[in-house]
Amino acid sequence: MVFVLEQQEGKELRELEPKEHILNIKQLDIYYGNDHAVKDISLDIEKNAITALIGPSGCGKSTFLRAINRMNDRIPGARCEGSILYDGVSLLDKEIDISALRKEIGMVFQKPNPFPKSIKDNITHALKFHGITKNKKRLKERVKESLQQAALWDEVSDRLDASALSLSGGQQQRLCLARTLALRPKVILLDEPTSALDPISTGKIESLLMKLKKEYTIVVVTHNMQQAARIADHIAFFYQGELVEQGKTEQMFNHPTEKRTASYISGQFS
Ligand SMILES: Nc1ncnc2c1ncn2[C@@H]1O[C@H](COP(=O)(O)OP(=O)(O)OP(=O)(O)O)[C@@H](O)[C@H]1O
Repeated sequence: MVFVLEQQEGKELRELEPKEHILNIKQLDIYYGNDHAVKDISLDIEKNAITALIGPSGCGKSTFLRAINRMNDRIPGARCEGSILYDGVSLLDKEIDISALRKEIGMVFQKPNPFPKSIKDNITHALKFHGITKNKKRLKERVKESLQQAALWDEVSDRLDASALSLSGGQQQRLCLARTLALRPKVILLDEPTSALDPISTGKIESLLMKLKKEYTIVVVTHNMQQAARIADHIAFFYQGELVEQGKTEQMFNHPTEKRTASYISGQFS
């Protein structure tokens, strides 16, 4: 466990609250057939914080992210070695209940992918699927609660039965976030959640994530360095399948220890 030490004026170093890590990833290797996409990565993810995964295209960010809720299981030929502990539970165990895992560790993808159903049903579907409730009153409450959390309620409260596909891209992405939040997960994984959105919708998602981190742990893949600087508490820089460097955002942007990190962050390669 990491303890933060703070020098106070005229006082001795004192121990602050230990930072809690909800995920401990150790020596993770991921292969697609013979291709070694993620190489010996160890990374601890802090609870109630935003961790951004950055790095050039093809460096393994999405592959790494998908491993956390076992989405790579769906890819034929993909295999994972090493260990991912979530609150002490080994997520790579064969016996893990994948559906329960994905309820606790939800995911939002690059392209908004609402179901071709009504706005309301996009949320109730997940609640029914996971056997959370079929009670109409409770479903209604959860729909409102999750749409409010995703800052979408005011825009859609008068048309909950309209098709989700009638929403704008930015609204669809917030609906996808609401759908994930409705399950009350502990961790939210987001794979370039704003890359298909305009700056205003991007701003809305960013402010949302900053609010949500009080209750959730967030891991986000982004190509947008300004976004990483704005929202992330921690940054992990990937390059060619390896984790080159990780640390607090301020340190990574202002005092990276690796030359490759500095070059990437300053836009010398992408
Ligand atoms: N489904 C797949 N089948 C086979 N190889 C894959 C698959 N998905 C990714 N890869 C390979 O794994 C490596 C890492 O890809 P990944 O998508 O994780 O990188 P990334 O850093 O997220 O890239 P980008 O920023 O472009 O999304 C690449 O060489 C890619 O070709």
